[in-house]
Amino acid sequence: MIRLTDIDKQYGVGANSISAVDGVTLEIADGEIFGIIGYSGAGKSTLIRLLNGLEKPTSGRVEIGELEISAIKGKDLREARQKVSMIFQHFNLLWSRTVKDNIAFPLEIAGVRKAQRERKVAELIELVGLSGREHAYPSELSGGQKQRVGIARALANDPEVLLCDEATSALDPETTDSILELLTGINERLGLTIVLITHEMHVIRKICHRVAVMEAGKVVELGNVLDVFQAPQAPITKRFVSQVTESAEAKQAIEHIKEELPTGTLVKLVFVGDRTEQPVLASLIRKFNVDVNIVQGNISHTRGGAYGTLILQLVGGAALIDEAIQYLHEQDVQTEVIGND
Ligand SMILES: Nc1ncnc2c1ncn2[C@@H]1O[C@H](COP(=O)(O)OP(=O)(O)OP(=O)(O)O)[C@@H](O)[C@H]1O
Repeated sequence: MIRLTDIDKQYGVGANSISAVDGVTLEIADGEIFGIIGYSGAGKSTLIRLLNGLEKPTSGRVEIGELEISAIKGKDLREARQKVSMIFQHFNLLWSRTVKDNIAFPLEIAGVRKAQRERKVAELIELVGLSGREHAYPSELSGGQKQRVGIARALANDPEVLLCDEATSALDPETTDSILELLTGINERLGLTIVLITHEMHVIRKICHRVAVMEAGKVVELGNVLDVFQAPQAPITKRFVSQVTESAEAKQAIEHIKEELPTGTLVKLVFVGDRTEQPVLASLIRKFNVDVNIVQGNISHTRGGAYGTLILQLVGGAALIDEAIQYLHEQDVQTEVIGND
């Protein structure tokens, strides 16, 4: 269990001081993949650096299991850091060392003997899917392969917690997905706790169990990923969720239908879990004498279940449309009118 209690982190003093983390209390369970999302300057990096003792809180407590990370230093902190390792946006590899020797590096520092080191490195190379590339130098690898080396190196000392600092932000979407799949597999196979920071909701959707949304040093929303997608509360969370659910394509489709068919009511339906599999739309059409145009739809899969949005244009008498919307509510489908004629 990771526990942050009443954390404040200020940089500078007096009038020029900045509150990078402001009153944060949260717990992260063992084996969980926990995401922290926020825009630049929200305090994410500071928060994650507090977890491995690279920063000390101005006040408050950081605990990982039995260890109070915020209270230890020197040799004790160095030892604790073997249990809390980290991967980075720009990989931070040693350019003069091969893949194999990069991965062996933390084992050398920990004083692991050569034969054991080689066994462990071979195991890790296999785990991250880099077999055949052991003798390559970082400059000969793609971004995704470099991050695989970063992950293998971070796992060398069998950590309990892996911190990921914007680990996929420098990668293209396909490579991002392959690295996220690798992290999910490692979480499942090794039971490792993963804490990641990102500004991309796609990353949260794809692999996290829970998410904390940060703004101006504070956690403004915290919850299971599916719940946050279904009913985001804070305005900033709504903006992040719309990154995934309201693509530029969806916005274009809405504008297009408004021009083509200026009458009717535009409604956005949100389906969660089992509801994504029910024939709600078919029964709506059977029951009510309204025309239904499908404007746009998509289903996103989170680790907690599926989440779907569907934008419809309903054309017909106002009273009938009201009844149709009421019917959707009764079917447990979240319904929001987003445009009227
Ligand atoms: N070492 C430092 N000295 C002074 N101010 C700092 C320091 N590190 C961070 N800050 C300030 O603290 C605030 C939070 O920064 P932080 O880097 O934690 O945010 P972030 O959400 O990770 O953003 P980014 O993704 O841009 O790094 C910012 O206002 C930043 O300028």
